[in-house]
Amino acid sequence: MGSRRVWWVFGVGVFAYLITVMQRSTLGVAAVDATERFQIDAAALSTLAVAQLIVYAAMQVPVGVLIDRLGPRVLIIAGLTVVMAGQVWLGLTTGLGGAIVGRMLVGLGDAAVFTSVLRLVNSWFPTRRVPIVSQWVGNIGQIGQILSAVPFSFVLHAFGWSPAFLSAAGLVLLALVGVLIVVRDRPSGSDEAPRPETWGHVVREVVISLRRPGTRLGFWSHFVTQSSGTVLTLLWGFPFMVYALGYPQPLAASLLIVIVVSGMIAGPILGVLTARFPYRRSNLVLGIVTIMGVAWAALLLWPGVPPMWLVIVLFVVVGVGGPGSLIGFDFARTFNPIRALGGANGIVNVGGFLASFVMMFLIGLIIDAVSGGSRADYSMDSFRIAFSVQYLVVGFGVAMLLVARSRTRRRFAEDEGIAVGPLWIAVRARLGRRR
Ligand SMILES: N[C@@H](Cc1c[nH]cn1)C(=O)NCC(=O)O
Repeated sequence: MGSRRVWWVFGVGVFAYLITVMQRSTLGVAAVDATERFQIDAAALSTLAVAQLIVYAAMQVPVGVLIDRLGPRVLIIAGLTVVMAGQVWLGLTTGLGGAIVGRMLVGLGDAAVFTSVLRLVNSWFPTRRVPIVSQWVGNIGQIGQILSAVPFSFVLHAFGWSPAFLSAAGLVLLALVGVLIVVRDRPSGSDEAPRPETWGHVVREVVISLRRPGTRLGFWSHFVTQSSGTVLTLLWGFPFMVYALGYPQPLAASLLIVIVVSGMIAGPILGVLTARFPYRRSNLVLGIVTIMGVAWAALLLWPGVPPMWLVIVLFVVVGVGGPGSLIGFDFARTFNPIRALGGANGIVNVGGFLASFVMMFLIGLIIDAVSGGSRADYSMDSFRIAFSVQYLVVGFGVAMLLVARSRTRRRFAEDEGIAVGPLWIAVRARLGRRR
């Protein structure tokens, strides 16, 4: 395998994902402008974001099937084209209906990019490096959020809605050209198994994947880890800081970057831990969720308006959830054959986004109910009640994760003869061996 070629494919694939993440997160940064441009309240604003995410999540499994059948390159090209069309549409429309169509197109195209790039990683890198390289893909990609928070936000406020969205769409075109020139599905001379030959075969593989407890464990891992950060970065973080905490818009946009930077620091560490302790991946996931729950409790229970340091601590902790969610894809990888990996990754990727749009929508409803639909009354107290809904949704996810984990462990013991016990027993045994 030509090592230079690998890195070109990696670089262009990551760039395509990064630019897609930027398009996805532009609405979060433009949320306040959107309420004014389209004359909408919090519930309508969350409808806009939720429409995008519903399409994204609904397309994950079909996209996975397409990846397994047609290969990731075609899917990345199609995805970028549709994202670009959506952003152009959103940039030109002045009505809520048009905005919804634009965001749905963004969600549709976006759905095809990440799992396709992950699939490229599986074909271009040796197996032992896949968890680490996948972390790099996921975390470098989040720089796209910084592009929306800083240059996009600047263009939006300096030049207005249409120039901002149209120039963002221009970057998608750049990525598209890069992919057309550089990306191929697999290295030449690869001994990877050929793709399934019929659609029926690929669909059967997805059904089998869905039945595997390991895939479900991946789904729930993704569900519980990534949703909190997605809710903040894609929609509610910015209005929360502007309306409830009273931060100026540029400060609020910059603070969202903390979530991204924290994920970028935690990601490589989690990648190494995932590769080094494959039997402890669920413990990593549960540890991350517990710390997130504690950080949210500290913020929500703070009397009065929480101080900025606490908001930053929360963002740092929530930022770890992004790379934490990539552990879900590692479950998909190790419990599914490579011919079915596109579909299995698609299933996993639904998890976090399903949780996110359920929470985004509920938060919008609760804020409107508490504040009577008036933006002036989006107080700390309305956000306090609304954000608490996360405990219900993520708590449900944790319960389902524990069920999936015990099934996975049982199946693993039957198939491989390896019993994975509780963490504390493993730690005690290891300490005992040291003595
Ligand atoms: N959780 C993300 C990846 C990630 C890594 N660091 C922060 N986030 C994920 O699963 N992404 C899927 C996608 O389409 O972006």
